[in-house]
Amino acid sequence: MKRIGILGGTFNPPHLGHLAIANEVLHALELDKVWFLPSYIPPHKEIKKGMNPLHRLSMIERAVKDNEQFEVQPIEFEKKGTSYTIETMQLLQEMYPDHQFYFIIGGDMIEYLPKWHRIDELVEVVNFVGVQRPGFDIETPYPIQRVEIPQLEISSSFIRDRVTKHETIRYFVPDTVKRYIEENHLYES
Ligand SMILES: Nc1ncnc2c1ncn2[C@@H]1O[C@H](COP(=O)(O)OP(=O)(O)OP(=O)(O)O)[C@@H](O)[C@H]1O
Ligand SMILES: O=C(O)c1ccc[n+]([C@@H]2O[C@H](COP(=O)([O-])O)[C@@H](O)[C@H]2O)c1
Repeated sequence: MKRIGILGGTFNPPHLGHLAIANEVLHALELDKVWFLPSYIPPHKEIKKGMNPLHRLSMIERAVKDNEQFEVQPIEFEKKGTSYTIETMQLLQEMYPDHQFYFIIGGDMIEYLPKWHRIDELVEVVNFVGVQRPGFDIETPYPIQRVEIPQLEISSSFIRDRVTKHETIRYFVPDTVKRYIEENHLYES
């Protein structure tokens, strides 16, 4: 049995918070790998119109490149449409019957769990791992395993906002992602 962490996200853009929580959970639970799962159309998040989804895929690929225990899982991009976690996890379990999956979520998503599509089925098929996030509650009636991590006050919206205001994002995103944002003029307005 391989033990695989999954960090699903919009990654618009990926930031050091994503990498840090994945790495903390990888080590705390002694996982073999963490797969980063970019959503094609996030079930509940608005993405600015006109933004090509492939930018998010390219950025997460660059972000994980130098860690051999991190991989990108592009299944939601291949499937297209709205990326409901229950559908994705059922597919992954069929494709990888010898893998055990741990789906990592931050505090904001823990609070949102009651609204996830077919949540009662989802908690039966997935092990949820919850990590704290400043400003969000980690208490939930759903069965989640908690992993203690240093809290990181960093978000994709903070990064986008900084770029729009022409402020530095250095040390908040990997250099490769910073370069990609600059070269492709993302988030400038
Ligand atoms: N700083 C953080 N601490 C803990 N969890 C985080 C942090 N940043 C992101 N996450 C978690 O990572 C997953 C993917 O997050 P996502 O890609 O939506 O980034 P985000 O920073 O939440 O984006 P946005 O600011 O656009 O809402 C979610 O489960 C989210 O809770
Ligand atoms: O399936 C759902 O209903 C659902 C609702 C909210 C979030 N998710 C998933 O949770 C992960 C984190 O979401 P987000 O929007 O914070 O990037 C990502 O993989 C989403 O597809 C899934």
